[in-house]
Amino acid sequence: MENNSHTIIGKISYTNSWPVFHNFHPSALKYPAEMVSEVPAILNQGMSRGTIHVGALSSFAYAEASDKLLLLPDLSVSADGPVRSIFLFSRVPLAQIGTGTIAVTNTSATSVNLLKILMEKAFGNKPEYISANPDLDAMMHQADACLLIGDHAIKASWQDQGYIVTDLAELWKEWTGLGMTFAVWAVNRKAAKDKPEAIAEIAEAFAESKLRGVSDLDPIVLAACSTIGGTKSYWEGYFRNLSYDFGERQQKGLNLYFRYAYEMGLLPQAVKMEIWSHKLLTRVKE
Ligand SMILES: C=C(O[C@@H]1C=C(C(=O)O)C=C[C@H]1O)C(=O)O
Repeated sequence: MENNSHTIIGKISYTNSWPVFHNFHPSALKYPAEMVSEVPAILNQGMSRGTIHVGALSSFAYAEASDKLLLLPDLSVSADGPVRSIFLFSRVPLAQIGTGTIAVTNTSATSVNLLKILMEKAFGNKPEYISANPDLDAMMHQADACLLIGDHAIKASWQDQGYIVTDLAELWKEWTGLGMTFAVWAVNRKAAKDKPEAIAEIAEAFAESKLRGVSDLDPIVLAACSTIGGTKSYWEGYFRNLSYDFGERQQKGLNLYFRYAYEMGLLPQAVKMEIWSHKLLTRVKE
């Protein structure tokens, strides 16, 4: 029998995921559900502990907990080239950072590890990393460079800060020729087993919400302007540049990232992505 307890759904509080969430309303679901809106690091913890049952999280955190999670089909936050909201701010070019100190935002998992991969594999640099609250001035006070993501990165890039600004997804694309997936949607395996109908309803609602969101960005653009600032054309360009799909292209880029992360000891295990489906479990080919 279906377990009828509340399903807890995780929402990324950054604007980058709004096109998937804007038309997603937990109160309209037949099965009882509640949504929590948090920065990725908090959602990652909840998904790994099982206190959040389904929703968006850092792709790196999915990999860490892949024995407990299944991916929801065709949902992600990805970029095939510049992402425009994952920036390293530095006083000298990245290649020259050497053994300096980089302050990294404590809200991220994917981008922090992407930075480590790029620094070591692309530049042969081994800087010291310190985790910090996402505050450009405070971070630059204690480090040679800092990593910000999401709306913190966008707002800092609008400031007249005078640092060199490097887009990590652009660098990844230049270096590998592939796109990068920062967030995925996943479901707790036990929740998928205990309440298959509730999870199916949520998966379907996400798919529908994404379709509506990307085909009508206007309300999302207006909400971003009034919440974060910036112009309509800025946000239109920002959202259109991102991809919310998780097809073969995105999977190829993410598989390579997972391989490097495993090789560098950032991930404890090699990752085989498994995608939830209502009836059967499908394994993604590499
Ligand atoms: C595109 C972005 O991707 C985000 C980056 C994440 C990370 O680094 O762990 C997690 C979720 C994504 O929404 C962004 O924050 O700008």
